[in-house]
Amino acid sequence: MNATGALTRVILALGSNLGERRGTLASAVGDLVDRPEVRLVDVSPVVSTKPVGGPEGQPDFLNMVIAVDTTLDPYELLAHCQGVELAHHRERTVRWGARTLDIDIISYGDLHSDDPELTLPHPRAAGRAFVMYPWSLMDPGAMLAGQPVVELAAVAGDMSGIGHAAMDELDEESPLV
Ligand SMILES: Nc1ncnc2c1ncn2[C@@H]1O[C@H](COP(=O)(O)OP(=O)(O)OP(=O)(O)O)[C@@H](O)[C@H]1O
Ligand SMILES: Nc1nc2c(c(=O)[nH]1)N=C(CO)CN2
Repeated sequence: MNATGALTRVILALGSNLGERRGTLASAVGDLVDRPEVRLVDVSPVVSTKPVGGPEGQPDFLNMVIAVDTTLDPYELLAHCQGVELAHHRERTVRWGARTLDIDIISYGDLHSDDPELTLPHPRAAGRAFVMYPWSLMDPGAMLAGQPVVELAAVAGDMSGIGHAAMDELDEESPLV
């Protein structure tokens, strides 16, 4: 538990580009909040995105973000996220390679940390349309390190080719629109 036992608002980004991607994301959200110290606050639409970085020829990703309130301290939360990744057969082989599930901690309240094991806010998030865009859809008023997420999303990339749909509307056949 964190020092005060207080609830801290956290933004988590999820991505999947291997296997049954929609089912993996839905199940991962369930697993993340399946403990009393983590409470689900909000869920973004699921967006379909082209892989950024990493090996050529990877499948497209499904990405989403969620907001949770937690009493876990940042490292407990990181361990919890990594446990959920492992439960979904995440393997760490190639940097930015294809993965069944990736969970990044984008922000933990207003905490700043330069620890490579847990850097906060996530050092690459602000430049990633696959994080900023779903976050801006979930919460158009959101701010990251003093900057509007809507503006960061616009700077991060062209969203015209990014399809999206609400999680509960999705099955593997339904297109993202
Ligand atoms: N904010 C953060 N959220 C999640 N992991 C982090 C964070 N800051 C540092 N890390 C560290 O990064 C390590 C590598 O994480 P991971 O394998 O998920 O990277 P990646 O998803 O391939 O790349 P990227 O970090 O660019 O999203 C983790 O073991 C973790 O200790
Ligand atoms: N579209 C997309 N590209 C990525 C993603 C991701 O989740 N979506 N994750 C990465 C490393 O975390 C690297 N590249």
